[in-house]
Amino acid sequence: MAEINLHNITFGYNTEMVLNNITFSVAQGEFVVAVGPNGAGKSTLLKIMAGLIEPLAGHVLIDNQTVYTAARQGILGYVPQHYAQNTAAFPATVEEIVALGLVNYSSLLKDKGARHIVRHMLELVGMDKLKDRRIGELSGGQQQRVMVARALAGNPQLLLLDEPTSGIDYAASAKIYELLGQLNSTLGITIVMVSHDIENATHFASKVACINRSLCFFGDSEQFHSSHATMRHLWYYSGFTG
Ligand SMILES: Nc1ncnc2c1ncn2[C@@H]1O[C@H](COP(=O)(O)OP(=O)(O)OP(=O)(O)O)[C@@H](O)[C@H]1O
Repeated sequence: MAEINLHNITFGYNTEMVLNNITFSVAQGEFVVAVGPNGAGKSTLLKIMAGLIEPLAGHVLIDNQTVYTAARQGILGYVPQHYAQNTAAFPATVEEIVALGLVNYSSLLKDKGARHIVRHMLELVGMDKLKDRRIGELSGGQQQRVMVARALAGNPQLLLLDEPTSGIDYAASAKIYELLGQLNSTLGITIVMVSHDIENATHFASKVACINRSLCFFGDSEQFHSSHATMRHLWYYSGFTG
């Protein structure tokens, strides 16, 4: 389990300011969903949390260490947006893709211990029966499960997911949220997930962060859902900060 603290995160690409003074904390074992409109800066913020982009100002601490130290220690698991779809033609099997999550060498599958971890991760996400399939032969939902398994293979304490259900139908999305909910409750993995699925994903989360270039709302999921629908609409579509 890991906690993550964001302090006054500010970031821009060239002259465009994308994130302004974002501060919030995710406690150990929490499941946070970050929502907001297109171009709000959610993916950018997740990349900063994963240490892939450095903020212009502010900092991220994971268990009171810099994100870079935490990443080196393997505390972090990151599932990028559309990763699986981009690799649809990639000639690798499901099992090999998950092995990449170990240390980036699929040759590790020759190692019995590594193979056991990979199998276990595939079982956890319900993909063990399809382990020899080419990744491009799977459905979108199945590919996302494989990507979650790949991130889990590194034994992370904090899992960062960028729209893991994008392009996936309602039923398959619900299954992925259920899976993440189980990983969160049974393994205690702290989860931060970016999602457009404001109605469903937020029901699986303990907290909701609403981002539209700045932090518009951060609080309990129940509090978010009990807010008046119009207020939620305003938070989501116009970056209302009142
Ligand atoms: N590598 C980049 N270079 C320049 N601008 C970028 C880059 N990545 C993102 N942007 C811009 O930064 C802004 C925020 O993008 P970001 O992807 O973080 O938003 P988002 O909330 O995740 O959007 P979506 O929900 O559409 O995926 C957008 O205006 C986008 O065009």
